[in-house]
Amino acid sequence: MKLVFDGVSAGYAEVPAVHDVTLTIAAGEFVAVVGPNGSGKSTLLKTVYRALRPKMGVVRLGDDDIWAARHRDVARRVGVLGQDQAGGYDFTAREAVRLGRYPHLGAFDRLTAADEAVVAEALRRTGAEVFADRPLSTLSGGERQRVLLARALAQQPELLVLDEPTNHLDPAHQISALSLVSSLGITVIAALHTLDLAARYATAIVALKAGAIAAAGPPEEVLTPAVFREVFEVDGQVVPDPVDGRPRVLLRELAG
Ligand SMILES: Nc1ncnc2c1ncn2[C@@H]1O[C@H](COP(=O)(O)OP(=O)(O)OP(=O)(O)O)[C@@H](O)[C@H]1O
Repeated sequence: MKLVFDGVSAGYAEVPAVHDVTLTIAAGEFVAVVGPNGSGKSTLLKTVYRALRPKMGVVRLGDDDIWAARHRDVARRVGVLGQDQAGGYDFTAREAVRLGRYPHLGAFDRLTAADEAVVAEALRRTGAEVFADRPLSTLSGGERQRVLLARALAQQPELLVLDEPTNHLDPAHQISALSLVSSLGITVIAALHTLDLAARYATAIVALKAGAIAAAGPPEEVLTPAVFREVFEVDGQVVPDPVDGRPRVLLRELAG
C-alpha cells in the first residue's frame, strides 16, 4: 500500500521537529529514514502510527488519511515496532505476538488455529520460538525486540513502521531481521542509524537534517560523499562489497 506525506509538519510544544515533509513511498518499497540524532526520524514515524498528530499536512495510506481513519482500521493495516514499546511485560513472548492478531478479530472472536499458525510462523521467522513461552520481562533487549517484530509480522499489515528495529540486535540478527523485512514485499518505513544496513536493504533512502528532507532517492543517489559530509558530518564513501558486490558504507572522521 502506498504511503504519502503531504506537507507534514509535526513537533512538540511550539517547536516543529519535522518541517513540511512531502514524500511518496510506493507500495512494496522499503524506505530507510536516516539522519543524525534529533533530526526528526522518530517524530516523522509517529505521525504514521498515530502517536503524534501532524500540526500541518496529511499522512495517507493508499487514499485514506491515517488521522481520519477508524482506529481499528489503522491497527489492522499498520504494523509498528516503535521505540520503548515496553508495555505488557507480564505477557509471554507468544502472548505478546498473539496481540498482533487481535485487530483482525471481531469483539467476541477467539484466535483460531489459523491465527495460531500465523503467530507460530512469526515467532519462527524472527528466531523467537526458543523463548516463546518466557515472560517478556525476562528477555534480553534483542530478544524482546525480535518478539516485537514478530508481533508486527503476525499482524500481516499492509505497512510496517519500524523505529530503529536493529538497535538491540547482534550482527546476525540485524542481517536476518532486515533481510526478512525486505523479503515481505509490503511497504516498509524504517528509521535506521546503520547506513551500511540502509544501503544494503532499503530500496530508497530519505535523509533528514533538522527535521527536513536533505536528500531522498535510491541508495546510490542519497549515500554520496556530499550527503555524508553535509548531513552526517563525516567523510564517507560507498564501495562494492568484495564478496557479494552489494554496497558497503565506509565512514571516517571529517578531514580538516
Ligand atoms: N516528547 C518530546 N518532547 C519535546 N521534544 C521532543 C520530544 N521527542 C523528541 N523531541 C525533540 O524533537 C526533535 C526530533 O526528535 P526525534 O526523536 O524525532 O529525532 P530522531 O531523529 O529520531 O533522533 P535519534 O536518532 O536520537 O533517535 C529533537 O530535537 C528532540 O529533542
